[in-house]
Amino acid sequence: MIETDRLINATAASSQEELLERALRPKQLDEYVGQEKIRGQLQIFIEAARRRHEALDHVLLFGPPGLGKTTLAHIIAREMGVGLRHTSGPVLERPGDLAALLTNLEPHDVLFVDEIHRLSPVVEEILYPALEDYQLDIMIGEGPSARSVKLDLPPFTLVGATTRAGMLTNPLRDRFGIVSRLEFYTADELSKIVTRSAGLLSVLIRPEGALEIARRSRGTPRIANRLLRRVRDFAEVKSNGQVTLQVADAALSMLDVDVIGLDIMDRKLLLSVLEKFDGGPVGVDNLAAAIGEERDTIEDVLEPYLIQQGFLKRTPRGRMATMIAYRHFGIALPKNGLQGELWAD
Ligand SMILES: Nc1ncnc2c1ncn2[C@@H]1O[C@H](COP(=O)(O)OP(=O)(O)OP(=O)(O)O)[C@@H](O)[C@H]1O
Ligand SMILES: [Mg+2]
Repeated sequence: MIETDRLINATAASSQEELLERALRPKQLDEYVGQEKIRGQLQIFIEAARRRHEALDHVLLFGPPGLGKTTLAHIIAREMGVGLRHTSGPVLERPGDLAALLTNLEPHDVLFVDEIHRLSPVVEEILYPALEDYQLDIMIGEGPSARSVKLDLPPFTLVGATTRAGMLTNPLRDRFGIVSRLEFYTADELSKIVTRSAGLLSVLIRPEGALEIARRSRGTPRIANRLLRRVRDFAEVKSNGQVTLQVADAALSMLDVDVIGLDIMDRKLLLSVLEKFDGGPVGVDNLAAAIGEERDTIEDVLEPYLIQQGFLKRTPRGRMATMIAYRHFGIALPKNGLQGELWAD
């Protein structure tokens, strides 16, 4: 599974961290920083559904860990003025598990299904008519006495979240009226998030300190909030408690987060492509074996940001390092240039 002690790991590390996160979670759409496009769309769709006294259309949120999917699901329910039931793909093992949740919903409630790409096929099957017609078709009993029962459900909104939209089956994906891809945040946006969190945690922070944490947070609010907490510790012990540029820089360097936010695991992955595989192309399974990580961790957690930042490329023959990666590590380019790439970038 995903390492939990990796400081910059975007997945929530522990239940204690989840509690801390909950305290920092924005509750309304206008507190939710960034993701302008999604916010603008949701604002309109929510307002329209409310005016018509209807349930909001089903929403699929996808994107790398820690970008705010769960936060957005809660905001949707709150802005709609309805309740939220939280579950996840792997937890819903049998059709009955889903049926129990669905039949207990109040009209217009949000059913939030995290990791929706991990629903079992039998559960997915009964979800289709529920999404389409608010109807439940389940078998009761077994063998010759088994019978099929049809139940009417209250109109509800499914909010599905996944780090892997590509792993959703087409029929499931087609049943979402609103499909939103969350993007990595800019340093300015993360700086706003850090400043807001500092206020909630009563941390004194200078704007340059906030920006420095933001720039080194891999475009991810969860990481920004986590780094803020660690930098605060450093500021309290090593300085007068105020987070200045110098304090942030010293703390983050001590934590092995480099100037652009790459941590040990990022560097291990990139250096492995550069040095062990001569810049690639290298298949993701070979890469996983070389750095001792799960393939899923590479695909879900590590590589999206490295690709977005232009360090790594996904090609049909495997992962390849780019010129930017060679430059960042000060490694000389291979004499015959990068495989399959022109020199200019
Ligand atoms: N747009 C935002 N504005 C302010 N804070 C945010 C925003 N998005 C996320 N956060 C903060 O980042 C933390 C992580 O967000 P969240 O738990 O919603 O991520 P996620 O996408 O559900 O991650 P995962 O894929 O691991 O479930 C939240 O606790 C919240 O405080
Ligand atoms: Mg989540």
